[in-house]
Amino acid sequence: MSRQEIEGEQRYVARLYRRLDELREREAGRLETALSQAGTGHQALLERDVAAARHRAGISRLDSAENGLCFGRLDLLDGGRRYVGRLGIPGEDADGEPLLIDWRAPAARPFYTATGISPQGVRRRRHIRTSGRTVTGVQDELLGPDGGDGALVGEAALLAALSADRTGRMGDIVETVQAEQDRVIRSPHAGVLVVQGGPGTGKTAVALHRAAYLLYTHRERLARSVVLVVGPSPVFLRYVGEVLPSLGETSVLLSTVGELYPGVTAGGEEPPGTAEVKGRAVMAEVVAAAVRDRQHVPEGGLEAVHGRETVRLGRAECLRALERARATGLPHNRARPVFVRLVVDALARRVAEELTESVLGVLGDDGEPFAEPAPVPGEDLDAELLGEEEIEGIRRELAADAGVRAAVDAMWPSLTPQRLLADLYASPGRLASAAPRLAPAERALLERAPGSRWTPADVPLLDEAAELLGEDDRAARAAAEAERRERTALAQEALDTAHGSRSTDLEAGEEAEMLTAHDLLDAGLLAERHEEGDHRTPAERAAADRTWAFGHVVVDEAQELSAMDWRLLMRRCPGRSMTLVGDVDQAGARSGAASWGEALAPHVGDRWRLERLEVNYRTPAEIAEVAAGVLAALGTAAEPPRPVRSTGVRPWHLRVSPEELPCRLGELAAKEAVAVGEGRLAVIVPGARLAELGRAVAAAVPGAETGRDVRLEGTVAVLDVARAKGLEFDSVLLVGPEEIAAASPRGLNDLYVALTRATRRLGVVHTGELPGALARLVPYGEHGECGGHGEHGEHGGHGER
Ligand SMILES: Nc1ncnc2c1ncn2[C@@H]1O[C@H](COP(=O)(O)OP(=O)(O)OP(=O)(O)O)[C@@H](O)[C@H]1O
Repeated sequence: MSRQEIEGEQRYVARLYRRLDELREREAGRLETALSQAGTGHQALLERDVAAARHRAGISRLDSAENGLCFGRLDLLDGGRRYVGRLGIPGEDADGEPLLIDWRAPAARPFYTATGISPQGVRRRRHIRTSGRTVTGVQDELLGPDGGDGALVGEAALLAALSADRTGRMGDIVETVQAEQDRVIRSPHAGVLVVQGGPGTGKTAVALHRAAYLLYTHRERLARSVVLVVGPSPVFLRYVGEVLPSLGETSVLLSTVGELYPGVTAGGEEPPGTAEVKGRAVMAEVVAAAVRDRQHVPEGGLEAVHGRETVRLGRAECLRALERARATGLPHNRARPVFVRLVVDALARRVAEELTESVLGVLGDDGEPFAEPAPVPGEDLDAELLGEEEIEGIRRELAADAGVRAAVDAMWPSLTPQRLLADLYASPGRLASAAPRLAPAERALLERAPGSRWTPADVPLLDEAAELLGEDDRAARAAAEAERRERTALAQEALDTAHGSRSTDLEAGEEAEMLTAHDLLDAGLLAERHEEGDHRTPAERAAADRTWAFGHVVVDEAQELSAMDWRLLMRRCPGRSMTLVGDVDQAGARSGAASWGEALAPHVGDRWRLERLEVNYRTPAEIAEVAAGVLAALGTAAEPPRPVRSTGVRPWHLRVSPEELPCRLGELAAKEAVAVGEGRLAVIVPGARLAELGRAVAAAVPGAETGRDVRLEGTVAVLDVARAKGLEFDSVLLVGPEEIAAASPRGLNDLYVALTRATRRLGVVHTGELPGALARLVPYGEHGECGGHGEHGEHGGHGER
């Protein structure tokens, strides 16, 4: 590329940065002015908050675009030209063309999808490389009749991105999104979209970019209702955690399913078999039965000491009250007052009746009332002696009586989800009653001492219980609703004032992208945030609220979810606007999905749409070939995804004796750590040997991370397959493939996951026979260290397979 071309782009890019600085300064000035506004009272504070929130969001969006602000240019057949970048920048002239188009805007789409066959009005696509604010290179693709019809868009830029050292944190891919990925990213917001793709097909990257796209396109709705992104583990969430902020998006909550029950930290561990039973759909019935079992009338009915008397209510009457309370259809804790009221009423009438009988002396010689039909609670049997007022007095007395309360509690206790589950797990008798459809051995897996730590598989059960138990919060809710209405009215006034007086000079042109208060906030949100002392962001509020309805839910590694996890997530997304990405062939959890149809049928029937990703961006051809052997052994019909490059380095295997394994592994890890240079190495080991082999590696490679809470901050991490899920590393040393494959019914799937984490190098260390599925590995020493670290060059070419 000529020097002149680069200088030309440098001038344009410099102009963009000048404009960016101006916009930033202007926003900062406006923020300062807004914050210095004197004024007291609710209205003034609201106005100030609206303005400050708008300017802060504007500044943070501008800041996030600092690196790689502009990365592309489209030269159009009609002579027009568009620059594409991380956000839209309006021109200096309010009515003129935008200087930069947001990658998510419709006008930027041909940058990702135009081809020689379908040029979409584009003559040339240019990738602009920058370092800081300096242009370091440009690459052109000519479209139209004379070229540019490769299957990959911007192939050189893509391969450079794929071959770069990994950093331990996933980066965004806005510069090199491929056409098949763009289709998924821009798929309509409504409904359930499933994205199936093999390892390394960019599912995670696509899911996160789709979240950013939806936030851009439906800003008003989603900034308030928040997008939930669910991942398989905390280490995975850390790995992907910078992608959305780097795209300027913060109205997002990243969480594992195990973190979705506010107030519960599910840090406990349990055998996979226990987690599997807890994840089964039948557990919804078990929890429901456990709740019903707590609504219980003893054989003798109710008997309580009231003052110096013993009061009694027959079992039949208690049961009638119980059935009537159940018939309300209210959750347990909210139906409880109905039950209490019915029982106390019946009891009061019984007491009144006995009082009347004793006063009138209508008792027979044997001390029993005459054999008349038994009084029916609720009917007017309160003898003439006692009026309604006196009976109400008795009712109040009984209701306040500790003995009566204890007796009623025993029949219909007020329960928290935690108490319900802890009591259930602690009692084989309760388990037998609530879970007759589980085999005794399966029920035994659920038994647990009270006070044990909650595990991730408990969370959907707690959530299920919370739904069935409910809270008796009627009074609090009515008061909160009245208050909310008042706040919303005030906030709407404030927003209208702010919107009416906003500056329009940043909004020139179709692509103008500066946020206004109305983009960011609506009256409801502002009113909520204005509650006394509550200045949390929508994402923070969502994290603290079990009943939050998210505007869109993205689930990564969705094949891992159990039937009970799905129930929880569907509750969090009543609008069923969801993106579910995963690969059924990578399902390792025993309770994971065997097929998408099976997982989704109970919730959306067949109302979901499927997209497939078929290109493998992560693993080079040499490693992909080995993984394909394992996929074939899995016996699935799935085709392995097609790799886009090769490295010339063959994956190897080395057999060592069990005794020498720790020591040899340390040596090999130290050697690989050198080979990856600035990149990252994962040592993936069988779960049962994580601690032992983690120590061995840490002894040989100082700073190697291991244990339960790996942060991926150093060069080397020792992980089991569950923790490696979704991650990637320049090099992977896989230990004990035979043990991993044999460890669970989904062991081969785990092996497939482990093999596909590497972007460049793979070595397998084993102590037993090498599984047949790995026959394509070459013996250690014959793997061709050509180039060692940095051997990125040659690529297989997308079309060659
Ligand atoms: N268009 C692209 N441009 C640049 N890099 C890409 C592109 N698509 C994917 N990648 C990179 O390929 C790697 C694999 O992507 P990702 O982790 O999203 O795959 P995945 O399908 O989620 O894999 P797995 O199922 O194995 O977890 C990542 O480093 C990602 O950044």
